[in-house]
Amino acid sequence: MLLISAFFCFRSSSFLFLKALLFFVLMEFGIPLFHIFISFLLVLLMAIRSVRKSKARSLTQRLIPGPRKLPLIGNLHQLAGPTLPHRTLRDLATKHGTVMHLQLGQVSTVVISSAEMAEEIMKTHDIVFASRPSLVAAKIITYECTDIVFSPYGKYWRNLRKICTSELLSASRVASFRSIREEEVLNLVKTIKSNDGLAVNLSQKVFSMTYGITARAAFGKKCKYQDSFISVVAEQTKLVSGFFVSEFFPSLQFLDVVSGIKYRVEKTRAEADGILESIVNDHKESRARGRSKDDREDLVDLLLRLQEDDEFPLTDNNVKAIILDIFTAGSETSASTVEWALSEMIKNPRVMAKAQAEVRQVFQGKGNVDETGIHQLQYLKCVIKETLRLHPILPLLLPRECSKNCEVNGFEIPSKTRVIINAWAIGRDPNHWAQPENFEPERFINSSVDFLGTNFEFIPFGAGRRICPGILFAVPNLELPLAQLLFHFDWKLPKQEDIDMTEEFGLSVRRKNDLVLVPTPYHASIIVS
Ligand code: HEM
Repeated sequence: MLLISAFFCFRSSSFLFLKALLFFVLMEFGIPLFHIFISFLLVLLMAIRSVRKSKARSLTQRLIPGPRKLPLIGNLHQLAGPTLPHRTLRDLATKHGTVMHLQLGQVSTVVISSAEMAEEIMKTHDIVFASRPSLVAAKIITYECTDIVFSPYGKYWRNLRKICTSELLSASRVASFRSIREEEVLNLVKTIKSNDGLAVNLSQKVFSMTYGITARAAFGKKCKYQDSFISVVAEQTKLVSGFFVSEFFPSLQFLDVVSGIKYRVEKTRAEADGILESIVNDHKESRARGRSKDDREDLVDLLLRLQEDDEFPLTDNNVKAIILDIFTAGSETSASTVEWALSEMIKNPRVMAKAQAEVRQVFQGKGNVDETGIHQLQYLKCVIKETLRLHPILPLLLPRECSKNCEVNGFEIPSKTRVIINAWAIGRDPNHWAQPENFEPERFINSSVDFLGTNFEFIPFGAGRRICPGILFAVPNLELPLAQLLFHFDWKLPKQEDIDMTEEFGLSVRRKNDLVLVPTPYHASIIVS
């Protein structure tokens, strides 16, 4: 009897199991027949519930097509190969459909791979899919998901987005950071010039520049520990994209401890925490000293003021989580996009020559690029769009979670299902793009297709309520460095070889190997090192 109870209770709540167990014990100790009858009924009821539930589950899975599942691991083995997930998922979707069900261990997942279905999720049913699943590593790193990226949909998340937008990411705030951008990009140009035409590791230099811009705009000054912070964040990114058993088998969390991965994430969290703490403390001290009226209140000051005024409940850890978000989301994404744009132009010299001719023609008289004339660089804007189409930095966007059962285009998606949108596959869909694998910025000339979240065939920044709030901040961080690098230098590879375009999967997809190029200064450049 105990075994039967246990068997049927396995999938239902442990509370009911205890009840069944209790009846069993009563029975064993000579309790009246009435109780035996009740116990039997209880077990029967639970058995029916369990069978119904699993029937409902398999009905959904049958409705949404997907590859065959293996016992226990489901489709995990299909993602385990050397091919990067966005590519594997596109190949699977080609066979199984643009709405595809995968069972990743214990996690029921739906993968969306067409513009039409993405619109269903991020526009028609956006509110149902506006939350994020709680991921183990993200929870540790982002102080229990109290940042913007991973916080669940709701009032706290809405307030954070509002604060960051008004203080940092709005058009007027972004315009006010113009001198910071121009200075940091000019420093980049000067460092490259001082290298006397030797090969330059552009990946490192561009990363350092975007970190500099973000730190100065958001936190008032560059972070003292910028280099160690960059390496901690890089390590965190690697770990988050690594294999956490409990991400797919929530009931086996202890294996993260046994494998040591939890310890490694906690260690990097502690390292990052030390740096974030010092940023917060520096701001607290300067607030306590009193600021001069010329001092600009930056994002951290604003968050601390809100904390003091009790306007909006924020702990120090919440403030740290937001700083971390802005630092990583704000810098890594822009730097990677600049890297990919340069790589594509090296691979396609025709495009490089055309973009270079444009920028040199517009800024010829000035001998340097500033932001006043940058709106005239129409071809460069197309180069950036084409780069984001072929290399969306978050090819699978960020995962969403279905908050209640929802019918999408005839498919029933149950509550708690994880939803992944393959923006990379959508950007290469031959139904929307001619010769989708080719790098052809011209496709965007005279086209109204933009990345602002209304053209679902082109969603490198996502769409809907969870769309990237940093688009306005990001665009000048792409345009100005690219324009300056194209204006002041001609570029080539150190050796006569094909450019390596291998991708590395992390939180974002960047080049696997650093981009190293040889610069030749342009004669009309007026910048001296
Ligand atoms: C080329 C640059 C960038 C790209 C390609 C990019 C892309 C994205 C994408 C795809 C998402 C997920 C959207 C979704 O789930 O639908 C996202 C979210 C986010 N991005 Fe960006 N991003 C960039 C730059 C920035 C910058 C500069 C900032 C801030 C300074 C930023 C802050 C954020 C934040 C806070 C979120 C989370 C939004 C939320 O969950 O509500 N991003 N970004």
